[in-house]
Amino acid sequence: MGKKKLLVIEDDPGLQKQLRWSFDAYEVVVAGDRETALAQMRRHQPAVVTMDLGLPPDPEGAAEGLATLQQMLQHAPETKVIILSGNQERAHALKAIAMGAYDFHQKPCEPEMLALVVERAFYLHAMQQENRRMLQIEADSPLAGFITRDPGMLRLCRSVEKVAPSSATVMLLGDSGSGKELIARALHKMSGRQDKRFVAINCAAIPETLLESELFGHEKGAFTGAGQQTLGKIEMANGGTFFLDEIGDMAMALQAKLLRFLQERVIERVGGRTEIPIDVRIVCATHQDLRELVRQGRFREDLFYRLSEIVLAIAPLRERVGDCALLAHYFKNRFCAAEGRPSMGFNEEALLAIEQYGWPGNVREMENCIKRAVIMSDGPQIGAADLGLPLAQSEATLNLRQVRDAAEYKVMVMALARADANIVKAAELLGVSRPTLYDLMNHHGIKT
Ligand SMILES: Nc1ncnc2c1ncn2[C@@H]1O[C@H](COP(=O)(O)OP(=O)(O)OP(=O)(O)O)[C@@H](O)[C@H]1O
Repeated sequence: MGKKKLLVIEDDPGLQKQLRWSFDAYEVVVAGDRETALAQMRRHQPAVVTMDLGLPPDPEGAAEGLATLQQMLQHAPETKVIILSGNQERAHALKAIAMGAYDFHQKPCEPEMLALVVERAFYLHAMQQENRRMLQIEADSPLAGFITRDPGMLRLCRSVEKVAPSSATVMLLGDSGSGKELIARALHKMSGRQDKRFVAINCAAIPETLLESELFGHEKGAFTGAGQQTLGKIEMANGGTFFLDEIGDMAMALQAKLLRFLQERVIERVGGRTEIPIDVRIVCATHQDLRELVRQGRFREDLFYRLSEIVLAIAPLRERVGDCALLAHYFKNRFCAAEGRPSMGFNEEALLAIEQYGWPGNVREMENCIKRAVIMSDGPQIGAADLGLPLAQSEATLNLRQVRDAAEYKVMVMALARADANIVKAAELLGVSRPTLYDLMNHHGIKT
């Protein structure tokens, strides 16, 4: 990544040179008057500016400097402007602070002290940008808490919005950790049932012998150990949504009972005689190929059709364009905030590793991986080693020539995701100018 840009507004060529020299850690751009300063601001969009208020045609006063400051902050209010002022100009400096300048520093400058002030200004700016981006990602998320910019997943989110208010039974297909329960909860929240309960059960986690009474409940004395009447999960979800996870693991005998419930919408508690009417919306999920289980005689065909009125397939994380970097940023910000850590960043190597890793455990694996890295990493930068991921191959795997259009599209979406929709950054990553990136985005119909 290139050096951070620092704009130095100073009309004295000697001081310009001195400041340029003492800030060699940054890419220093200079301006000696208002017009140049505003042009440099537009062109380079520096996060931090140092500024002498005595600019021509008023080098002894502060009127021109203050007017420049006002225009700069109008154009880019988040810029951190540090006023460099002489001893006699304290009142002007205070006025500048009142107008929105970040800090002031007395001339003649003490290079070490000034370097610290500038460094802190960059840090604060980056933190504020990061916070803004996080809020933006959340605000942009198509379903509450479901972060994606992949075109296929965005289509899926629109389907969820359409299906949620209906009473249709929904089957969610997707690998472990890909977000099936999150989608099931979104279906519940966006239905007319959101005031009632969302109850989930994992058919693979409960022994076959206990699952029936977990689902339907039991009467006192129904079996040994049934000391009191207990409601089943389906009954608890009455009026709300019932989520059956890992439905492919349900035993055949129980499948028949579930089918009966779906047909008649009444339950009988184990050991009971009364039929209890239940109004519940069913959402089920599996990572297995249910058609194949039907072919093998391990899943009832009639139940399969009952459950799959609407089928929504959730893509594995590795197939979602740009989502790996997007989710990594999202989780990093969330865990930094939760752990009370100052904001952190990924270095280049870490981002490449995140993009190239296969994520067999999907979003859950990423969530855990980033959480661990945020806790374990020592500095503000997270590296590939902190993530415990294998080092990535070079980026040459994105072969532009062979599948030019498809690759262009994919790379652009990835860059936009990695840069968090910041066009300047994305253009930098792609090595094209901003107007070129806009043209390409237009061409491919990509919106930020
Ligand atoms: N797109 C997403 N944006 C933000 N968080 C997500 C997203 N997808 C999944 N998660 C988070 O990842 C974790 C795993 O998701 P979830 O439990 O919904 O997956 P699942 O497919 O139901 O997993 P399993 O099949 O193992 O039960 C959860 O903490 C969830 O909040």
